[in-house]
Amino acid sequence: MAPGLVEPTAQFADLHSVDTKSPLKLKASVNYVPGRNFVEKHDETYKYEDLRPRFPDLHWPALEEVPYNDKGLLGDPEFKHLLSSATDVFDYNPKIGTEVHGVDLANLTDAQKNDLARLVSTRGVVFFRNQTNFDIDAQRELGKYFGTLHSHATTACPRRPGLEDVHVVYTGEGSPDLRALFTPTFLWHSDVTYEVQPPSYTSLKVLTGPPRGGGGDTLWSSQYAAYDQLSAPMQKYLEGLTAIHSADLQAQGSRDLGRPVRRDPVTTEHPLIRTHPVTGWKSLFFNPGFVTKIVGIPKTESDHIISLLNEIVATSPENHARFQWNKDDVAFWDNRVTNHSASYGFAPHRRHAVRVCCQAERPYLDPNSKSQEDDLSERYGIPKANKDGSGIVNYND
Ligand SMILES: O=C(O)CCC(=O)C(=O)O
Ligand SMILES: [Fe+2]
Repeated sequence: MAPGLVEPTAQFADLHSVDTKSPLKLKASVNYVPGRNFVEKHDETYKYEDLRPRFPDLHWPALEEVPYNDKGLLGDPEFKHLLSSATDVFDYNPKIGTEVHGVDLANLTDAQKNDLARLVSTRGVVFFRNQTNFDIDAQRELGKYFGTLHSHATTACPRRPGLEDVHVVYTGEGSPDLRALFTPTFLWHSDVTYEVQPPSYTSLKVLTGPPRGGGGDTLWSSQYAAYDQLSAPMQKYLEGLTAIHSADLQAQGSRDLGRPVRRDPVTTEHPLIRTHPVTGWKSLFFNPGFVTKIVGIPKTESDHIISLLNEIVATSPENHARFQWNKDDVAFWDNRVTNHSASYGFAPHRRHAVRVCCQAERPYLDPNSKSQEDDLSERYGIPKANKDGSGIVNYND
């Protein structure tokens, strides 16, 4: 037991269960202390020693533009190949997040992979539980089916050589609590959007994590929904704007920690509203982590737009999906149309995850594309949100 942690006591647990033989006498049957979980003993021989983080002192040339053909375009509109073997499928809410049971990500046909891409494009993030066959080699193979894998310039890669295109998330013994470094709003981000071809399909597998209820959930925020949340004049205004995404802060953060920067940091201008090539939907393309400036407008206005978009991304629960991990669970997200945020406060548990993603198309805006709400309302008659408040007749506190 780590110093400072309280072992759940029978005395405390007594309060929570009743002896059926003598109903008035309380008896311990569970060890429960609210908010306190046993700390697992760290084995000397950790199962994923080869996937622990390292920061190799390498230097790579600038990324070159690569061809990208979105496999989601080949997917079935009803995902019938992928879902043919599913035992359960359910959405987290209307805007984002779907959980699929009964599918083994390590054994998909090409038709199922295409459907997976289409489902992830449509739902923003899709969760698969207990993917024990889906090891790091299978994870990379599936990633490569979707496109050229992206290698991160600063974050950790696994100790095992040859996996430099895998990003390692690791919090363990002696790790600082990242709340000391990041504000909760800044924790929201999409990955490496400063690249000319920011990633699309991204998988994250948790290898080791806190026990159930021990924290370390991840949240995703839909940028399709963020776009739909804006008023029509604001949508029009933002459609004419571009934003600067910069890797400078991330690179400086690594240098400050004495870590290598493996590729020179880049700064790229991207449209603030983009069109998704598979769904054809417009989405916000904003990143609280890397957007430094909106181009061509006064600084005060740029700062306020950034602040408004930060608020929309981070504080609109109806646009969020929150995932409580068990080990071997996998989240697949479309990094083009979602932001995500880790959550902290799970110390002193070890949490270890590996991420693989591929480079996608250069972001573009097709002014004739539709929003998610417009398209779903036209196709299925799903009512659109009333954004001006005129429909409010009553609300409860
Ligand atoms: O650790 C998490 O929950 C998310 C980490 C993350 O942002 C990433 O791997 O891209
Ligand atoms: Fe991330």
